[in-house]
Amino acid sequence: MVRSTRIDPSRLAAYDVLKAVRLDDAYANLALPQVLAEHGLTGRDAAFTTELVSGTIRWQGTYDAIIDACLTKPRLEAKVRDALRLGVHQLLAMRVPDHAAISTSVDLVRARVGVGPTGLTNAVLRKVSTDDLPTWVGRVAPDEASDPVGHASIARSHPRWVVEALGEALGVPAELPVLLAADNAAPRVMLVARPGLCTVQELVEAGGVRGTLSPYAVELAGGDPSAVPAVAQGRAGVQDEGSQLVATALADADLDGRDERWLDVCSGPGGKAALLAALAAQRGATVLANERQHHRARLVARGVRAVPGGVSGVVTGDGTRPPWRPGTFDRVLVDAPCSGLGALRRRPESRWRRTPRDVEELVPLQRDLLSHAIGATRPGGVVVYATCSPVLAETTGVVDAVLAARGDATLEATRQLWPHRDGTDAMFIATIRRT
Ligand SMILES: C[S@@+](CC[C@H](N)C(=O)[O-])C[C@H]1O[C@@H](n2cnc3c(N)ncnc32)[C@H](O)[C@@H]1O
Repeated sequence: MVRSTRIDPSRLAAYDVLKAVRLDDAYANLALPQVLAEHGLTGRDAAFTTELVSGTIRWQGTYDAIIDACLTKPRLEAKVRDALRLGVHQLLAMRVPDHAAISTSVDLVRARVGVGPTGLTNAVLRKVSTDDLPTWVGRVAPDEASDPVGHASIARSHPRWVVEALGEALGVPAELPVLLAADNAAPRVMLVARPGLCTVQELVEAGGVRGTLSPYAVELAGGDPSAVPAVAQGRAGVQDEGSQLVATALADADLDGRDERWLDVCSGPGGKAALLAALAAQRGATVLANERQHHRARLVARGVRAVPGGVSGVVTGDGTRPPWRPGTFDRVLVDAPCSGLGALRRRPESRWRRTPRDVEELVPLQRDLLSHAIGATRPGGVVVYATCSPVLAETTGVVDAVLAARGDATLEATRQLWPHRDGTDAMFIATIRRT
């Protein structure tokens, strides 16, 4: 008799997202909504899949070490590993009964890979289910005293080089495990009330709680942000409080003389441009939003639609070959392309995708963009250089090198935000004055 098994669609969907991340370089947060729709998943089922995908990708490093410890042969097909990772997350981090986690994983492998590896899947997951996560970590992670980086890498699921780079930037070894743990937690949903268009009070009345760092921030306790009318109308948006502070650092910097022309050099997809435009409109200034990639410039144009009075234009251009004349602008933002290692909470796969080489390749571009931004600023004007990475080569390394090379600008302030201290992405913000 042939046994027909109905495969659980939530787990199939999670598997399909992992496959898209592995094979197509997809971003999990972008692939998820599409796959959920394809499988007709909503409500609790969609929430289950979302947690399964995000948690599995975040904890992949730890889970792989555990899976490897349970294998009798070292080689494992990537698609079987994906199914095992999903099974391990259910066993060690979700409240799924062992028998359900194991049997659904075996069904998944049978449906998506074939009968061959079902026995192995069953055996590995049974072994994993015999202990809890702390016990497994104690068994598979290097000794903390003799190899603290190696231990943190396995225990907190970050590549070794990322642990080293974050540790160097943080500079407080005792805090590093707390930072790495914060990277593994889902970020809070933070809204921005765009001044002049929406008040913080309106968002509080819609069920939010005032943020503590940005005067425009409101944390949404739950629910779909796009269901908040002000968000749907573009008067408010979803924006990390750290990103809001980047925009306010530029807008609030002291300035003598003219304050009319603002520039956002790297504006796509446009979250900071929209806040800057709202702030500019309140004082009769306008923002020129520039972005190298045309499709991202179109997103900026859509994002600033609600604040037409604060925008002088949205253009597609290369900030290192600027179409504007030197000394044109009063306030300039360079929100530079970066490794994104400060936003690991919201981009679970990026820690596994990024390499030290990416940082090496980004630094010359970051320097070039900052140097041209200083050139675009009038004497006495202000430049904010920001990254959603705390990696020193991308932050103070870039700023110090550019200021030393140019000799016509001074550093006024730097601020490094941290998820575990500030509840924000690890944004770096440098405020620079053109002399
Ligand atoms: C960190 S993102 C900016 C995020 C944006 N400020 C926001 O708040 O939505 C960096 C952007 O810089 C753009 N970029 C990369 N190289 C550039 C260049 N040479 N000139 C202008 N933009 C560039 C990327 O396409 C990317 O959209």
